[in-house]
Amino acid sequence: MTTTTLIWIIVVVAALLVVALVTGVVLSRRRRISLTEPEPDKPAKGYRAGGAITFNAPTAPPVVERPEPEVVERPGPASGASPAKPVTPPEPVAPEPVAPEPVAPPVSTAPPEPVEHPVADRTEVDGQPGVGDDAAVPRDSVKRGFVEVDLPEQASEIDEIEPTEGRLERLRGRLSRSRSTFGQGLLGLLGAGDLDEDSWTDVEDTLLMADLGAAVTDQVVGALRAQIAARGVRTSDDARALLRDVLVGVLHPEMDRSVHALPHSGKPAVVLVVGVNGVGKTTTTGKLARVLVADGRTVLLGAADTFRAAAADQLETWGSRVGASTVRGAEGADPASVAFEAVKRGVEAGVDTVLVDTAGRLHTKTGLMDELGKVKRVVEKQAAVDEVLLVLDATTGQNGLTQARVFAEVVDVTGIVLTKLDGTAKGGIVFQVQRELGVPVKLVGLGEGADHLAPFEPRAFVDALLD
Ligand SMILES: Nc1nc2c(ncn2[C@@H]2O[C@H](COP(=O)(O)OP(=O)(O)OP(=O)(O)O)[C@@H](O)[C@H]2O)c(=O)[nH]1
Repeated sequence: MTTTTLIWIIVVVAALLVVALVTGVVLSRRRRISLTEPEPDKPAKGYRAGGAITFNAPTAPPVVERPEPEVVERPGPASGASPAKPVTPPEPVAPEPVAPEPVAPPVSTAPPEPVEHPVADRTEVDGQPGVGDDAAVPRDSVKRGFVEVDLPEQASEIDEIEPTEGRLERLRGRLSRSRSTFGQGLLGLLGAGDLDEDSWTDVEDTLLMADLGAAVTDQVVGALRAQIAARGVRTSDDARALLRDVLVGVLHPEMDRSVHALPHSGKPAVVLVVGVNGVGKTTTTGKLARVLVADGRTVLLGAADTFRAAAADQLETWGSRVGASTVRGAEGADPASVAFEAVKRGVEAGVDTVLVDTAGRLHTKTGLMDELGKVKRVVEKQAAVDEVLLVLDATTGQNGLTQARVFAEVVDVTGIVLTKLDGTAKGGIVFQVQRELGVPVKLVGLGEGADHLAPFEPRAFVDALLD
C-alpha cells in the first residue's frame, strides 16, 4: 500500500467520523425537543358547554312564543327605545320575474341624484346610526340582473374540519375574556346576606352595566328579591346557585336551539343568513357550511350579498375550502335572483342544505323589507325557507338591539347568531335580544377562526359569566 493510498483512507475515515458526529448531535437535539413536557393545561375557565351544533329538519312551522311586551318605566339606556311594532306585512306586489332579469341599460356617467329618505321612513330617528347608514349607494337605487358566472372548479385542497363534537371544549376560555366583574360583583353583593335598598340599587346598576337592559334587569331583580329570603341565602355558594338559576331561567333553556338545516320532503333545507354589514354574516355562513360538511352533509352556498364583490369572493373561498359550490352574481346584481338561482341549483343537484348569505346595507326599512321580502318570496318558489338566522355583533350593544327590531319586523327571524362574543366584556345583549324578539340565540361566534362557531347553551353561558 502506497503512502498516497494510506492518506486517502485516513481522509475518508475522518470524513465519515465527522458526518456521524454531526448526525448524532442533530438527532439528540431533536429528541430533546420532542421530549419537552407539554405545558399542563391551565384550569379551564369560561364557556364549557361540550355539545355539538345540532341540526334538525322542521316537522312543523316553528312556533315562537313572544313575551308579552312590558311597559318599562325605568329611565335607562333601553327605556328610550321604542317597543317592537307589530310586523307589517309587505305590500302585495305583482309576481316578480324569477328568471334572469335584463341587465339595466348603461347608466350615464353623471353623478346619480341623491335618493330621498324621509325621516319617518328611516330605521332610527333618535340619533343612533340606522341600518346601513354607512352605505354609499342605497341598494334600492339601481338594480342589475343576475349574471351567470362559472362555478369554481372542484377545490384542489379540501380543508380538514375539526369535529363538531366537543368543539366547545376546545374553545373554552375564549368567553372568559368576555367575562367582566359582572359575576364577582353580583356575588359579592348577594352573598352579604340581608340587602338594603342601596345594595339592590347596586345590583341593578351592575346588571344594567352588563347590557342586560332595563326590562331584563327588572325581571332578574324581581326574581332575586323574591327568592333570596325564601331560599335563605347565607353563603356565597347559596348566592351563586340562586343567581345562576335566575339568569338561566330568563334565558329560557327550554327553547329549541337546533338549526333547521336538514333536508326534508325531498328538497334541501334553505337557510337565509341576514343582518347588517360587517356583523359577520359571510363568516358565519362559511363556518356553518364547515359544520354541516363535517357532519357529512352536502352544501351549496348562495352569495346574495351582491353589494360588495369581495363578500362573494370571501364566501366562495369558504366554500372551496370545504368542497361546497357557490352561486354568485355580479356586483350590484339583484340579490333575489342570486338567491333564487342558488336554491334552484341546490334542488337540481340534490344537496342537503342551501345557505344564502344576504346583504344588509339598506337605508330605509322599506328598502330592507322590499329586498329581504323579495328574497324570501322568490326562494319559496323553489323550496321552503326553513331558517332565517339573524346575525348580530355582540360588541355593538344597543345598536345591535335596534337592528334586531328592524329585521324582526321585516322577516320572520327564527334564530339569532351572536358573533364576536370573544371581543366584548358584556354578554348581556344575549338576554335582551332574546327577550325582545322571543327568538332563541342558536349559535355564537367566539373568534375569527374557521371553526370558532359554537352552539349557544344557556347554562354554560351563565357559568362563564359567573366564573
Ligand atoms: N373576533 C371575532 N371576529 C369575527 C367573528 N365573526 C366574524 N368576525 C369578523 O368580523 C369581520 C366581518 O365579518 P364578515 O363575515 O365579512 O361580515 P359581513 O356581515 O358578511 O359583512 P359584509 O359582507 O360587509 O356585509 C371579519 O373580519 C370577521 O373575521 C367572531 O365571532 N369573533
